[in-house]
Amino acid sequence: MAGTSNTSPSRGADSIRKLGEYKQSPWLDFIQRSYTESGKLKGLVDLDDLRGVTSNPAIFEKAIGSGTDYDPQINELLAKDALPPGELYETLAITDIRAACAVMHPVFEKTKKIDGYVSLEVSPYLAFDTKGTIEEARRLWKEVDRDNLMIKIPGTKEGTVAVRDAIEDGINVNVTLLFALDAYKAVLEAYISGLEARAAKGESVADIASVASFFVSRIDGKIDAEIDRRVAAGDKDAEALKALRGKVAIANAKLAYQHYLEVTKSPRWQALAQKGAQPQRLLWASTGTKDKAYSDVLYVEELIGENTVNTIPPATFDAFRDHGKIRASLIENVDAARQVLADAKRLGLDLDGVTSTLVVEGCAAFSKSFDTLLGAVAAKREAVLGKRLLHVSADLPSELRDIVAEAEATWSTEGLVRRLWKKDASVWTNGPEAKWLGWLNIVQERLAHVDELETLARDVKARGFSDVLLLGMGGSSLGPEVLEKTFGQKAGWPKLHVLDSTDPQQVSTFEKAVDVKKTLFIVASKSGGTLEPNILFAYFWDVAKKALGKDPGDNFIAITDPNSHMQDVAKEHHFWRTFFGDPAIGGRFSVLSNFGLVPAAVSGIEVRKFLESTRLMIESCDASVPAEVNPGISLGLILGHAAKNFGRDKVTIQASEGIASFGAWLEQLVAESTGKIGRGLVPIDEEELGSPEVYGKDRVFVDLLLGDEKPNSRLAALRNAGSPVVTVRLTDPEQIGQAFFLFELAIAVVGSVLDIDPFDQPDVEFSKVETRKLTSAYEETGSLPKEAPFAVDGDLSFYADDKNVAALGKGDAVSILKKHFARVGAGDYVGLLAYIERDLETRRWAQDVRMKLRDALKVATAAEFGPRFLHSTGQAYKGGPNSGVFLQVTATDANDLPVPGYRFTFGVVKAAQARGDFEVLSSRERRALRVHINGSLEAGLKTLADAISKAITGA
Ligand SMILES: O=C(CO)[C@@H](O)[C@H](O)[C@H](O)[C@H](O)COP(=O)(O)O
Ligand SMILES: O=C[C@H](O)COP(=O)(O)O
Repeated sequence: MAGTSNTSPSRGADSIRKLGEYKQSPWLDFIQRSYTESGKLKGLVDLDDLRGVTSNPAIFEKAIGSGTDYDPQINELLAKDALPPGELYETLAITDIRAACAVMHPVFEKTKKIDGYVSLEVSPYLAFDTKGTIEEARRLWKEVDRDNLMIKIPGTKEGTVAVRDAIEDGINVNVTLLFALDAYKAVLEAYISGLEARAAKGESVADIASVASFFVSRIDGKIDAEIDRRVAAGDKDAEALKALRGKVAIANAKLAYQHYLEVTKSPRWQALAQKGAQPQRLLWASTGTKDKAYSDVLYVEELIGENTVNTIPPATFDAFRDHGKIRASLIENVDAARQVLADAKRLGLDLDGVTSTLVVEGCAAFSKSFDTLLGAVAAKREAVLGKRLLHVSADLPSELRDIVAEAEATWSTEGLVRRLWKKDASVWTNGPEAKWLGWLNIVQERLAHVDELETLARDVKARGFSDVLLLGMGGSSLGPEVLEKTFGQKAGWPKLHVLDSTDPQQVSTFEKAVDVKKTLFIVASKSGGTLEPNILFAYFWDVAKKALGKDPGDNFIAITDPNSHMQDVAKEHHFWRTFFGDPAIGGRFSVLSNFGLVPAAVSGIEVRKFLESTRLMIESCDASVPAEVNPGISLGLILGHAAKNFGRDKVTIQASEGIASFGAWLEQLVAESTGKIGRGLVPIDEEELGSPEVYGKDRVFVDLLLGDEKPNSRLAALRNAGSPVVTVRLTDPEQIGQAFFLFELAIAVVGSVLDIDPFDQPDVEFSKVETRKLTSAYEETGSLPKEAPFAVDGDLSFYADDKNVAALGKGDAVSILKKHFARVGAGDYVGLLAYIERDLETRRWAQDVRMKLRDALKVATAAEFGPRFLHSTGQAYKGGPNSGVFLQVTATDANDLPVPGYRFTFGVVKAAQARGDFEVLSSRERRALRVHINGSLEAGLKTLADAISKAITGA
């Protein structure tokens, strides 16, 4: 620290000590841990008769944000509990304030509670929020719990209302950021009426202290600058203007003091004084000289008056001790001060404008300091937590980096991170978004009830199940699937299987994979009304009943939202347990709720540990963390602006083998959240990396790495070629929970950037409706409505709507496919949508075909299986940008399966889903072609792959 070298004070003619003789109290506008701990603060009390201490966000920014003073406490706190940055800061600040309160307490006692105070400011973010300010004032007052504490509240209109309430509560208040006489008058009025309210309730007014911090030097800073500007411009009043340099702020302060004197003489005040009330003293703040042309003790020497305080910054403190002169300056030349203000007005110097600007700027500057401070605390926290946190880094082209930096700054100045966490829908479209933000708090909520999940885990283990078969779609299945694939089967625990298909062959494969008698079935559906989990339930209920020879309710669990149809089903069928989701969380954001946690618990994942680890990331992203250092917000701004400003809307996901299944979950989150009203990001999962030549300029790469794994070397070339690359490195698979939250937040932010509601899925719903129409028709008539191919080539039949048929012609397979893919242009993507069993073979087939398409057409490709993708990427394909060219593949099922209780079969449902999907794609004017394989699937897939190859390469 630069000043207050009190070890060998050099005393001038009039030392700071003598201010007391003029009944002015010198306070120190500074706080720092080492300064208090080393005894220097106490030294000022002893040598200079220091009477108080003030802090503000800028002071704490300097104290905590730089240097290592606070590192030991940060380490100690984080070793106990991984506090979020906001709480961490507050704990550090409170420790400092309490320590300073202890040093100042003898002064407090000696002066009979007139002096000896230490001020702590409420969050600067609350400067225009009365309710928030009063709540925080009460909270900090209680938390710090020291009678010589003063809570600092800004003297904005909103703050002034809170001042009154705080005083009524008996809280000592320092009102800060006062520049204008009128604002000061309102604050004094608030103080008096707060005391009167106490008196009216019969409460004591004696032990309450308050100061009104009137800022000085900043006023001269602004007025002088205007004077200089006008003088330089050759103003006709140049000489008169120059005479006002360095005078206006002091004149303004003198008149504020006159108002104070008047009010304290008033009968209204006297009535309170009789009851022992202390006057609210004026405190001169911002008293360091900024203009080197002036005396370095100007704003101390000229403002000495009875019953006032001057909070002096360290350098000025030392200067005044050295050469300050004392006289009762404050009441001198009051008429001259009036004249200064009158002259200023006459000469067109807009003091009112300046003071109102200074309030706004002052609040903004404190918020900025607070941002920097919290950013520094967040960085220290991250360094201490090290590998306990996943790590995000981004390698961005400079144009994108600049736009992201600009967006981060806007998020900070507009308080968007806090608004998001406050569930303020104006972050998005001012639509229903606020109702869908339960995922922000679900981990803390689940942690509070984690014993329910631990009990379930114990019970499942005790019952000795061999398998758990989860039946669900999209948000209800993809999260559990990531857990299953990432953690594998834990020794001594049942194996988790996740079935999200209506393909009859796939249903049979799953049936065969489990030991039905020893299987726990989980029917997972948020809405409870989704077709697939309902018919899968009907099927497996029947299978289990047959195997067990009795109603198998004891082997079934439901996960659903309260009051859903599935809850009724579970009740009627006497399910073993029912777990509820949170209706304020949509499916794709539900993995950290019971939809992910119940499957996790029953398959032996230690849910408490998993949630604790996830909480670390949530706290890294919480409301207290400015956008610049908030990993979830930054990631969202990168992805959102890459798409919005640079057309890089294909989020290409690379993932380590150990966490490869994360991509399918992420696809749903990205596509369903953002792909709507013709905007959005298109996720591209599992596409192998190629060299830069096979890519357009529409990609962003997201590389998910595990442990110390090196990034794929091809990414370096892509980065050099100008593609943005974001790397998310997980120390171990357990951090997958952190990755879930990180991306949930990021994608919510993308919604804000793209100005969409990220929480609805209108086109998924539309497809569901279209499918329902078809299955209902089947229930009534026993068949699906007739349809005719527009072309047939061997075992391949082609279907499309008129518009697409017109573009494709009616030739053979190769010619149709050729025309279809010839429609693919730069920035487009190809979607292969296969309604067949999803197994190793078919996945290999699809992968092979998509890679050929990617390399030949040099566009992004997606290889998806129906009906699974309908609850995921299907939203973006229909509702997102019209840049997809789709090839839907259907096949005649070799073996079908009945759905108990229904006329239709699984095969019929799947066919209806494919047709519903296709109809919606067509109605959205997408370039879509359907090919149906008659006969052997294996042979048909081969014929199709060959035809595609020929169509795109001519070979
Ligand atoms: O408001 C109080 C004390 O109540 C002070 O801590 C106040 O914030 C500081 O004096 C000012 O922020 C310093 O302003 P400046 O010297 O940077 O213009
Ligand atoms: O992503 C959600 C799927 O559409 C499934 O919905 P659900 O959980 O309401 O059955």
